[in-house]
Amino acid sequence: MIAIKNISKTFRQEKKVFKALDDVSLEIEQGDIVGIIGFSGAGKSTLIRSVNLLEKPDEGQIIVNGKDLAKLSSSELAKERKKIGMIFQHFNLLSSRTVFDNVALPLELDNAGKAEISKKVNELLKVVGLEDKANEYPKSLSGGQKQRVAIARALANDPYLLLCDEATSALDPVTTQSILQLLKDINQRLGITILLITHEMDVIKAICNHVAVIDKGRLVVKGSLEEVLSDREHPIIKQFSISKTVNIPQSISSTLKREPEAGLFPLVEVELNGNILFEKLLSVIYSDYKIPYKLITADVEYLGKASFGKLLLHLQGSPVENEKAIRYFNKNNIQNTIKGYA
Ligand SMILES: Nc1ncnc2c1ncn2[C@@H]1O[C@H](COP(=O)(O)OP(=O)(O)OP(=O)(O)O)[C@@H](O)[C@H]1O
Repeated sequence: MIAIKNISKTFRQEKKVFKALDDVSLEIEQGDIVGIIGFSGAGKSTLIRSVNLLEKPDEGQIIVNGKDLAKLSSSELAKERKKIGMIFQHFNLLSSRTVFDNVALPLELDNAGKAEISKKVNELLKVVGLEDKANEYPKSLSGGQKQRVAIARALANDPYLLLCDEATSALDPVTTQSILQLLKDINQRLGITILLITHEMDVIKAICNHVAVIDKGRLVVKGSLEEVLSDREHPIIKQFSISKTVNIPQSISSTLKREPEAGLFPLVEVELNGNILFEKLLSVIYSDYKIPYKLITADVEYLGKASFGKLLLHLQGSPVENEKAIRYFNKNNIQNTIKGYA
């Protein structure tokens, strides 16, 4: 149904040249839920954005239902894209529109009539379990509810494929499970094929039947979930198997706030994927940047000279200092997620 054939993509910025995708091929059958897992900077977003040509590969082809997307005229491509829904880590809702109006947007752009829009939007809100939130604005919704709105919006044009770009990365573990169940339900009830990217093996295990592992722009392993998980000796699978979800202690989770507030500090989940040693990371924060922090939990293992695993850091510097630490993580491709403020 979808064939990604030998695609490559190189980014050029000033004098720097970076090959983000290197000869990637993958086939996705109708009805599959395919997960692509990789560490930060591996090329996941570039790959998923290539599928609907939001990112144009330099080489290779994207064949969808027998059509080579790069060969379509812009109007044919726009038509094809309507049938490929997409959801994102940060939901991308319009804050000035109600839940109903956010979901209605693709239908309005398609010049659908008022009655048709109303019928469709109400059906979709039912699918995602938000019938009672139609007139609310995004700011009054939880993260999980916002993602449900985004899913309803992505389904408005009856897509055959749903692309999920780290759709649960900004959500707590319980909400993550409920969103993953919703995606599975959509796959089974509506027959929509799903391609998702994630850096968490738990997400893959929860819903995918096929997996590909991307590392430095190359697909290094691919196969059914069982095949890939049983390849335990493969170094990269080993690394993912030990990066489990870290639990937020009850004493913190009970008072955790979603938005920043004066007097509260960010609780950050940091993932070590071999590109920095645990001790080095802590020393950068405390000794180099002089940012006070509390290490809440750490589940870290050493493989050779590298550290893998996850830690929960409660950064306790000023907002500017804490921001510096986050910038350092991002600059060094160290996956990090703000879980809330405490
Ligand atoms: N527009 C761009 N210009 C220059 N470099 C880019 C661009 N987009 C991505 N890159 C680089 O390509 C590499 C792969 O990026 P990509 O966002 O696809 O990785 P990822 O696996 O999705 O990472 P993350 O999980 O951190 O989002 C990174 O090193 C990134 O810096």
